[in-house]
Amino acid sequence: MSLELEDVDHVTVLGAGSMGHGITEVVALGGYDVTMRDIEEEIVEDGYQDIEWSLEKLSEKGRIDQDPEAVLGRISTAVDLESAVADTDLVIEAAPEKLDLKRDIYADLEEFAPDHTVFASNTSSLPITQIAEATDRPEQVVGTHYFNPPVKMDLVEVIYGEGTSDETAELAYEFVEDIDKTPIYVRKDVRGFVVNTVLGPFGDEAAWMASEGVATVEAIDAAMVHQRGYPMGPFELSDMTGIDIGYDVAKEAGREVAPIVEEKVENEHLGRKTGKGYYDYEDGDGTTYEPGDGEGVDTLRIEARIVNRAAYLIREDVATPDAIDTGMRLGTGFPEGPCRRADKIGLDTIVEKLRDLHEEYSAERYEPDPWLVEKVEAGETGEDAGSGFYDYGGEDGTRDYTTIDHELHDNGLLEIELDRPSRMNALNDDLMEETVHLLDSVDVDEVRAVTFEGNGDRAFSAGADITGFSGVAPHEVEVTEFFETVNDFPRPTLAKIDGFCLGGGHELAMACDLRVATEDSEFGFPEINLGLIPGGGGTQRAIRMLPEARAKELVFRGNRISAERAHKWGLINCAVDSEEFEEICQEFVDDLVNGPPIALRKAKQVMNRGADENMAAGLEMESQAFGLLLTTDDMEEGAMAFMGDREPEFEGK
Ligand SMILES: C/C=C/C(=O)SCCNC(=O)CCNC(=O)[C@H](O)C(C)(C)COP(=O)(O)OP(=O)(O)OC[C@H]1O[C@@H](n2cnc3c(N)ncnc32)[C@H](O)[C@@H]1OP(=O)(O)O
Repeated sequence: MSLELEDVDHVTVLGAGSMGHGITEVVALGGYDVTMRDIEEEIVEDGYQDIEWSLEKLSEKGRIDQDPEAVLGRISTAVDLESAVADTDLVIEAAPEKLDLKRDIYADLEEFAPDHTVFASNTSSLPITQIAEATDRPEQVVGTHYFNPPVKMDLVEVIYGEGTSDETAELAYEFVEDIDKTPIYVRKDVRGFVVNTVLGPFGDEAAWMASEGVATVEAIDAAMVHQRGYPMGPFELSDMTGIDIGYDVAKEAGREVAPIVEEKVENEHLGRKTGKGYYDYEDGDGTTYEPGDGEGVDTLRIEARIVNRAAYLIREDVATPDAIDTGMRLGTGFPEGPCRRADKIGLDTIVEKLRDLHEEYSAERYEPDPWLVEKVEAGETGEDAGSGFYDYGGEDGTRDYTTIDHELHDNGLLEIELDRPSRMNALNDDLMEETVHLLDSVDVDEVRAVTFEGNGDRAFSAGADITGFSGVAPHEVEVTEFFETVNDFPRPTLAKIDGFCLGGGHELAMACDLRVATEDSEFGFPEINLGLIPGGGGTQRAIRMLPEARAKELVFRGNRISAERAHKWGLINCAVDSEEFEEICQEFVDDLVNGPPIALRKAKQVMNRGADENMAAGLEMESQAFGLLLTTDDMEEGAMAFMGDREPEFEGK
């Protein structure tokens, strides 16, 4: 019988170094009893102290609502391996990245751990299959690649070895979700798994471009950061991770290394750790690129190769487009997933670029992946064609969304979740466009109410995505449609706010009809600090919703106010304890989905429109709506139910 998540009571983490103690901390934060074991008492003590320090910091910053002492109470430490795993259900091994060492550990584990115990290896580069071979239970061995630092990074790659059973991989996946991290499946044990496979060309192609002299290091970094929105340039990133690391990986994989990389490694200019790399950190100030330096750089060269790797993973059934995009956004901070980006660029453009490069350099790395070629030949070239890596509303009207999650329940509740937790659910063009598409395409008759919430407990939304601001021309900014589509949706809407509700996020909440927030949520319009004003209806809704001085205080000062204050001011319906949040929201939802749909629609319409009219015009609207409602079956039902002393059942007729 395979292990189920509910049977996992005790976890053992092997290793107390930076990964080991970080994983121990997130497992304990997830509510599990966990033993952290390393080979020496001193290492274990250091790891434990690091956890203590980290929990204290998280608590001070309000990032956790658990008592650090309670979390520490779930952690025990050990040096003796046998007793550390004698009664454990899940072992997460985070030993140094040496295959022989790991295999020795697994041979011991095989002897000491109970038969039902699942072994999860935290590795970023070693083959899970070979690690598993050291045990007699390869079906119970899985890879779980946590990113550094585990407390901050949301992503975990869940990797199948050749022998891993579906049950084991599913258990690992559910466990990762249960400790509040985001898992993605890596269904085959390929070198680099998903994230490093796709990230490889980011640095590699940049290095070829610099080596060939088609662009400078500074120009490439500037272009990738300031034009394409990556959090760091490829050279800046290599300097941070160590130029030798990328070099070793490429050599091990038998890949040709760009001359500029060879030269840096030969001269031992390996990046920050040696004081010099592509930039000078010893005598200079580190990176030296300016926003305008990237003019004219062929960024498509780099992105085409990234997309080519994503296509390879899909063709080989290693990962889905969604898993790849999630992995790259959460694991490396890519501004959007490469599959989604490729669909916007056009797969035909990508293939053409690769073919041109292949013709020019005859190098294997430019050969377009057969999956991409097939897609292009089938006319599935991306968003404009209706299908590419994702589906954009083919003939059956369905469409994949990448920045929102939604579910339409049988009771008519449409739940929409803003799904960009690593960016505090900031509103980017995709998120706004997808929300508008969903609200425009959903069958309104099937919907009785809509809720909006943010993924995670840090933010409802921290506003418009600031990373997309630079270089945007005024005529390209079109946010009104998003907020007005929400405002005008003909069903009641509720914003469920847990965390930061700022800028455009605040404007989204204000465009909803009702707002319920947790007590530790914070509200504000920080736009003024960016030299802006709210641009999604914030100034206008605030001045209508609040007394003038309060509205102007929010907009002019850009300061944040607590949920309690927001409630006092009348910005939100209530501020509730986190423990009661879901229950109270449910009470609101129950009233909305069970209420009379036509009356609720009319009430929303006359109140929204009437607010901008004079009293006489408002009263006229109200009286017309009232007259119409008197003719509905719902009104008959309401009256009958009242007289029969029962709950009405409204059908929207
Ligand atoms: C028409 C509408 C216009 C607008 O809405 S303009 C935007 C108005 N909003 C803001 O100015 C808020 C910006 N964000 C913040 O001030 C802070 O964040 C918070 C106070 C919300 C939280 O601060 P902390 O707890 O220190 O977290 P963190 O490290 O700053 O954020 C975590 C990650 O989220 C990214 N992020 C946060 N807000 C945005 C945003 N609005 N656009 C794009 N990214 C955002 C960060 O950069 C970072 O990312 P990484 O972990 O990669 O460093």
